Amino acid sequence: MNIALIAHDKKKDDLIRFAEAYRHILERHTLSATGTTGGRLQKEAGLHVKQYQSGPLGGDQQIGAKIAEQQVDLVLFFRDPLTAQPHEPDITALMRLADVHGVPLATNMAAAEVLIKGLEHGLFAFREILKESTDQYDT
Ligand SMILES: O=C(CO)COP(=O)(O)O
Repeated sequence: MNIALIAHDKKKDDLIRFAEAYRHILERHTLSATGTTGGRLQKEAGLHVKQYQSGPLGGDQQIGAKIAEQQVDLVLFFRDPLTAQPHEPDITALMRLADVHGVPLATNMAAAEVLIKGLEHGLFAFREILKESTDQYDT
């Protein structure tokens, strides 16, 4: 599965701890992340991660585009609900595209735990079916 990982600044430590705890699951998948988050995941959690631009510079939009192409199966987005983000429209757009394309998206660690355990237990087969059903519309 293709997993996108994103964390706002005040949630980055939490995401690193989460990634260390679930490294045994995450390392079996293809990982991508916004710039700063991805850099920390590689350096501190030892995971191989494709890095997009930093969020405020377009990283959320880049991941949103991958969602629209059905190239993301799960988004773990540790959001900071108490700090205004300059790129809030990009964040909203990413979450909207996850809804449009049936991509599970966790916005906090509690939800991320449930989804990663679901992934471990093979509950993501529906993503393959969804992708196959949308493939027929591809040109
Ligand atoms: O701002 C972000 C998501 O909206 C995260 O971006 P960085 O990982 O580059 O800090």
